[in-house]
Amino acid sequence: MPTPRPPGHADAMTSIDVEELTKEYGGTRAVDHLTCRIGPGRITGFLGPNGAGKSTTMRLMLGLGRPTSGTATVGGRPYATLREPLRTVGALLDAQAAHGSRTARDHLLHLAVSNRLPARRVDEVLAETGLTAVARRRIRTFSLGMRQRLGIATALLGDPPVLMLDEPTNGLDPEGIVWIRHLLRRLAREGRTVLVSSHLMNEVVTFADHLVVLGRGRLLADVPVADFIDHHSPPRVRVRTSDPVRLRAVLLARGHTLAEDDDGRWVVDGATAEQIGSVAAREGIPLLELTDERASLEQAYLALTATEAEFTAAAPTSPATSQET
Ligand SMILES: Nc1ncnc2c1ncn2[C@@H]1O[C@H](COP(=O)(O)OP(=O)(O)OP(=O)(O)O)[C@@H](O)[C@H]1O
Repeated sequence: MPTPRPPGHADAMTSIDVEELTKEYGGTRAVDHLTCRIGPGRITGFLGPNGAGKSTTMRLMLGLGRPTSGTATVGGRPYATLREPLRTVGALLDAQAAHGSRTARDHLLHLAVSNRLPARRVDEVLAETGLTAVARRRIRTFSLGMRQRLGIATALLGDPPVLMLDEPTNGLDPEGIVWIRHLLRRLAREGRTVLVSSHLMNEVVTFADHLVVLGRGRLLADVPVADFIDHHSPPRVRVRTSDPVRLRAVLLARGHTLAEDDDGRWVVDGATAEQIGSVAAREGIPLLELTDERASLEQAYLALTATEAEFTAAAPTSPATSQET
């Protein structure tokens, strides 16, 4: 089992720092003056629509490719200058990258030996990722989910304080998704820096503590998950009563706005079930149903990235230039 990091592990030792990072491919600016710090002891969800620049940013953090300008450092140093990179940063970028003709165990053993890591780590990470039983099977026979677990095992091999995982839930079944949530939480609790990319806000908020959202290479949000939820998903209550006329009058008098939905329930924005329940009790209005409900975070996220996505989707296609015939 990896050793827990001592408390007070200096932030700068394990944080990922991105400063004015820009990467252009020909005419495309994949990352655009991005500045953020990914801190230790928490899971940072890295979100953005397709093509927002998440993978490019992670690749630059890992020294794969040179920035057009700006810097990305891990523990204050560019990845390329780390003396024992696998002991510092564990990454899952492309789960398909492993050599198909090797067994999972040989693949890990090869990496361990070439990085001067103890061979016992191989069996530890195989156990940790649930791959012990298939360790001697060739990787080409692995399902997508098994490859994903192997990619995670590879990332964990050097017991690194920093982890970067690009879409780690890709291909995992529901049990695998629950497993990875627990794993990520534990890694963060141990004081590690955990950066996880995803497209899905609703998924990310189930495990992340912090969010960094990109749109067309630019930073759109860098906030704690709790703040994002409070900001973008205000409280809302759904209520059913046998006396809607009085409930409406009482709530309007208190400054609430309410609207009736299709099935006869009333929706009160900006209120909690506790508030509405107390008012109804005081006024003697019978309630048949009372439910706290948050607006969809996915919708808030879509609204945040909408301009960026629209821009990407709005490629002009005039009939005169259309290739479709
Ligand atoms: N090697 C490359 N050559 C040219 N353009 C590239 C290259 N890699 C990425 N891009 C472009 O850079 C932009 C950002 O891509 P990137 O893969 O970083 O986004 P992403 O947020 O990871 O997207 P996805 O969620 O789809 O994986 C896109 O417009 C992409 O086409």
